[in-house]
Formats: sequence, C-alpha cells, structure tokens
Amino acid sequence: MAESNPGESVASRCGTVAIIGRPNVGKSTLLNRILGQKLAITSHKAQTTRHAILGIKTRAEGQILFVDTPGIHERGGSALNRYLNRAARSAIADTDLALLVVEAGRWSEEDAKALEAIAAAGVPAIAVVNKVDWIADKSALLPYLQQLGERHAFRHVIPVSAAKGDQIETLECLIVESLPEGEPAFPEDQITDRSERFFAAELVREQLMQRYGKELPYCTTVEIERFEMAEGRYLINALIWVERPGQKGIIIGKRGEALKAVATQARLEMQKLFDCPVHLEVWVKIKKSWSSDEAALSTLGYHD
Ligand SMILES: Nc1nc2c(ncn2[C@@H]2O[C@H](COP(=O)(O)OP(=O)(O)OP(=O)(O)O)[C@@H](O)[C@H]2O)c(=O)[nH]1
Repeated sequence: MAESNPGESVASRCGTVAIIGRPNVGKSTLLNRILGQKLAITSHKAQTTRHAILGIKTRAEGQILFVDTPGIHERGGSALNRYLNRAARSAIADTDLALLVVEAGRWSEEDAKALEAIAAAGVPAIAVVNKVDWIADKSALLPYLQQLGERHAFRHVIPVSAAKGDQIETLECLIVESLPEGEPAFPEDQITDRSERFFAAELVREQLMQRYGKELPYCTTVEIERFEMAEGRYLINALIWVERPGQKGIIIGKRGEALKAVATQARLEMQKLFDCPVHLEVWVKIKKSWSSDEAALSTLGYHD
C-alpha cells in the first residue's frame, strides 16, 4: 500500500450514487455539472435519458461513481417504458447512496413515486432541491425545504442550481462523506465507463430531441452501425430508426436539409467530446413499432 505524507490528500472513499427523480427535474444537468463535461444528454422534453450512465468523479477525498437513471414513469404501458422502469429501480437497489432530485417549490405524485422507490430500496439518500435560481426570494424556499425533510429521513436536504453551479461543491462534499471507505475503482482521469460509440448515438439522439421537441414522438432511436478510426479521424455511420414513413419525412426535411443540420450539429458535439475530427453519416430507416417489441428493443441495445 502507498504511504501518504502529511498534508497529501488520500482518496479514501468510493461508492456508487444513483440520481433519482421524475423526468425533467435536471438530473442530467446535475451530472454534467459535477463531472464538468457533458456526458448525459439534456433537452427540454421529459424522458430524455434512457440509459444508466456511469459518470466518475474523482476528488481528493474519494471517488463518486454516478449512475444516472431513466426516471420512473407513471405510465408503464410499452415495452420501452417497462424497460425504463426496470432500469431505474435496479439502479437504486445496488447503490451506496441515492440523490433524490426535485424542483424547488414543486412536489407531485411522480416525485412521491421516486421517493417511494428510494425508501423501498432502503439506501441512504440526500434530497437535492434543484433550479433554485428560479426563486428570487430564497427565504420563500424554507417551508418547502422543511416539508421535504419531513417526508423522509434524508441525510441532507440541499438547495442547488445545476444550471448555474450554485452549491454544487458543497453537494459533492456531502456525497463523498456519505460513501463507504474504499480505494478508487477507476483511474483518476477516467470520467465514464461507457464507450465513445455509445456517446455517438446519444449525441445524435440529443439533436433529434432538441430540434423536433413537438413533432417527433419518443419512438425514435439511434443505432451506430460503423465506428472506426482511420487516418486520425473517426468514421461514424448512424441509423435513426423511426416507426412510420411520415416520421422519416419530418426528420429528413425538405431536400434533406433538416437531417443535414442534425448531422452537422451532432458531428460538432462529437468532435468536442472525443477531441478528434469526425466524419459522420446519418440515415433514417423505418422499423415498425420498435418501441413495443421486446426483441427489437434488445437488438437496439435496450436490454437488462
Ligand atoms: N433554471 C434552471 N433550469 C435547469 C436547472 N437544471 C436543469 N434545468 C433545465 O431543466 C431541463 C431538464 O433538465 P435535464 O437535465 O434534461 O432533466 P432530467 O431530469 O435529466 O430529465 P430526464 O432525462 O427526462 O429524466 C433542461 O431544460 C435544463 O436546462 C437549473 O438549475 N435551473
């Protein structure tokens, strides 16, 4: 074992943290803010996050292993929704700590469902009250914080703004303090265990969510067909799967301009994340009812 000198920081805690909350409370924004890099995709639409992502944050006092969850959905109808609910619940059960993310001043049935899932898993929890930048008079928040503290035996109830970065340092300290003692599980410069291929698909999907907020239904998914490095740049082919010809038309747009814009923006985001030139080709294909077909979901990477 390495010996430590006085004054030198030693990473002595390590554990997993599930970020739980109803759709759109800011879970992905919070994860990205803590990691200092965009790993989880965000958009104004609910249900953006579909995969559990392991984000790794190494601090002097320890290493936090974040599992971002898809959010627990009220309507469990389709195979995709059932997958999302299973993924979210199994993400909590196995963790050392849960963060319940809520929106300042708001509490709904869905928040209660998220808290129930945490209570059922029996893991310690911190309540993260996000979007406090919305509230001009901070004292107006006190009754809300108090009520939240009465709903569950949280280790801490902490107001933050993931978007502005307020109180995030304090939150990180409280998280590390709550983790079990242990050596870091990953090298300190590693920030995820997900592949670049995975993020390539996420970045295309993010563009779709951002551009077609209203028109594009949730039954769209992205598959990376080719992911290769050649002569110092990535060659990436992405397939966008839709369920109907009409959806294909919307995504492609007049003379293919809409799809071209999606591909350009996704490529720029990939170059930023991979720190390397990218050549991206994007195709749209129709696969009928993929979101309600368990076999198709499994082919597209949604499996337990
Ligand atoms: N004003 C404000 N907006 C925020 C803050 N954090 C997140 N948002 C916005 O809230 C919206 C939803 O954020 P996400 O991070 O995608 O939410 P999420 O909980 O991951 O959503 P799902 O993936 O659907 O579960 C985005 O438009 C964010 O920009 C915040 O601290 N303040």
